[in-house]
Amino acid sequence: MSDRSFTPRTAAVIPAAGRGVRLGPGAPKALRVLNGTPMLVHAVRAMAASNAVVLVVVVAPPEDTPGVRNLLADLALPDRTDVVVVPGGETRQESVRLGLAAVPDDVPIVLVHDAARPLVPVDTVDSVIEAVRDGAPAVVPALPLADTVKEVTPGEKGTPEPVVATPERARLRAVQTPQGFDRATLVRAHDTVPADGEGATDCAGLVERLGEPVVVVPGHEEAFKVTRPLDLVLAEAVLARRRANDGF
Ligand SMILES: Nc1ccn([C@@H]2O[C@H](COP(=O)(O)OP(=O)(O)OP(=O)(O)O)[C@@H](O)[C@H]2O)c(=O)n1
Ligand SMILES: C[C@](O)(CO)[C@H](O)COP(=O)(O)O
Repeated sequence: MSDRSFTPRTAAVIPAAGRGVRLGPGAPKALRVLNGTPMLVHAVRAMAASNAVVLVVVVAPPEDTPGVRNLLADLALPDRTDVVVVPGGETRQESVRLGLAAVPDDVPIVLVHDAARPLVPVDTVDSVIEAVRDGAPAVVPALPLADTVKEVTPGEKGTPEPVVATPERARLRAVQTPQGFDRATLVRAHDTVPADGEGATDCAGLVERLGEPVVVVPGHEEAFKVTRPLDLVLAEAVLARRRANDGF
């Protein structure tokens, strides 16, 4: 049985250098506000809420890096948690690799968490960390799907696309972040897999390409990714419900 009270030192890398094209025109997505506070600040607080997190590495849009440093300089966080800000790259994979380079070798566990998932509850963060601590080299939080999924042959936009297959829904999971890793395994994945990720859209996909095991733990509905305009409406509603529940 594992010692539930032991919290290994954990770093959280937050890729936040995306433009937010699918959200529409405006500031880079991580700097758009939810209840008056930038999404990135919500995401940093969500990581720092875990007792295990001693370092948060924010990967900022390169041109906004000084502004992001200023934004986070006065943020009230637990004393145990340091924040550093580094400039990001052209792709999410490149941004994560740049953030990972700022994590000291003596930190055994690394989380990678999208700034675009600002509302993940701390219990989800802790359950990912615990699964890595208990021996899994790579851990992803995920939820079962509500929709049926079809594999298609992609065609021209607006033209009907032939269906190739219908994967068995009960075996599918929609993957969220934070994803948790044994640091050395994640570094090896980023050093080994080519820069295009060979089609991987998350860090766990890179680890899979190494042939290392990846396991799923339960995700949370509130860890959804703010991707399109309607997601902003949902995020504001979640925050309003939290404020009401907290009695504010
Ligand atoms: N070059 C990039 C691209 C993405 N990200 C980050 O990766 C996370 C997930 O990416 P996504 O939700 O796709 O964000 P964007 O790339 O900003 O969105 P879009 O694809 O709509 O432009 C986000 O926190 C985003 O800031 C990053 O750090 N560097
Ligand atoms: C990492 C991720 O959030 C897991 O679902 C997702 O793959 C990111 O995809 P995006 O296209 O970069 O938003």
